[in-house]
Amino acid sequence: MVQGAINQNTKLTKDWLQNYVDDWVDFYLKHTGEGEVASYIPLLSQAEKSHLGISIMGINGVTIESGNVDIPFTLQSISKVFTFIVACMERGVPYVLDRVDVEPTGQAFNSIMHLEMKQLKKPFNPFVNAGAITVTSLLNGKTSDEKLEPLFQLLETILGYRPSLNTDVFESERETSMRNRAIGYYLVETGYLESELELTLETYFKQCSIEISLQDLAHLGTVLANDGRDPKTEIEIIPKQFARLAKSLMLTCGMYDASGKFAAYVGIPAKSGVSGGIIAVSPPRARQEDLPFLEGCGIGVYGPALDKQGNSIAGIKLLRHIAKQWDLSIF
Ligand SMILES: NC(=O)CC[C@H](N)C(=O)O
Repeated sequence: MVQGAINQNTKLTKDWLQNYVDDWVDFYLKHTGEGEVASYIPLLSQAEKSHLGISIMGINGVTIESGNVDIPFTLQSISKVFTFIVACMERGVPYVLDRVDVEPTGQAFNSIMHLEMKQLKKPFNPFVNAGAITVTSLLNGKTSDEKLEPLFQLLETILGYRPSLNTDVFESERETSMRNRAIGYYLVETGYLESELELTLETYFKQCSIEISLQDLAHLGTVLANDGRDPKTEIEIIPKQFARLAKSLMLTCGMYDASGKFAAYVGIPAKSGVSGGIIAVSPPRARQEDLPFLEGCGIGVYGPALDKQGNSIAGIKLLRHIAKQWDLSIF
């Protein structure tokens, strides 16, 4: 029997939350069969399609985990949130937003068509590939490692360890990513790339290949939920203005051409990656009733079977269910 809705008799103990999440991970597991793992980056196709896991970390430190929680995976597009933040920290918001807009595209994450059809030089937003590659070109440094050092430092400050690069995934993408090369050449023509194309693409493929865990995603989410401050120490790690900007872009553009549906049905900022990860952020919310994680939380989901938009198919359903039952929506 799976746990039902919360009512006034529900005691929101850690055990109750754990049982609740366990039940619904089990329930949504079957939906992994409806998706496909990404194969355009050959190494990602080795992921196990039936995996599904979730980690929820409260700003108060309570953590609930369930399902396949021990499988490392690469950040892929989730990295775009953090390179955007680093670029804002290095260059300032006006400089970055002069080169990349903040509008949703309604197109696939790797679309080239919309750039040309709209006759726009400036990419739509930092979370589609064209915008993310532009942002990566803005990072300071003469080599890809130099460019990514501040990103690694930011991740290390939050996570307490330095994540490593999955070099096999990096090489697999570098050898096959013709579409990103095409986007890159287009951006060279429009004059929006600030570093040389090969260097920019190498940096972009590396940032996508940073390997993390589900717990790491939830942990990163707590800092965004807490407006950039470490929930334990309250020390500012990301300036509030940048954390807020990143969250607004996650809400409007984070799930690609499914962002509207995600905002309508789940209602919290989130960002997905083609490895099957999703980072979601539930900011502190004011409600009369006793509800789980009212003080805010970060959520990591992993489920490599993807839907047509490239988002974890079972992961979205699980998030949608939990967000509805726990009233996480920010609206
Ligand atoms: N949606 C994604 O996660 C895409 C990231 C991937 N590295 C790419 O550029 O195609």
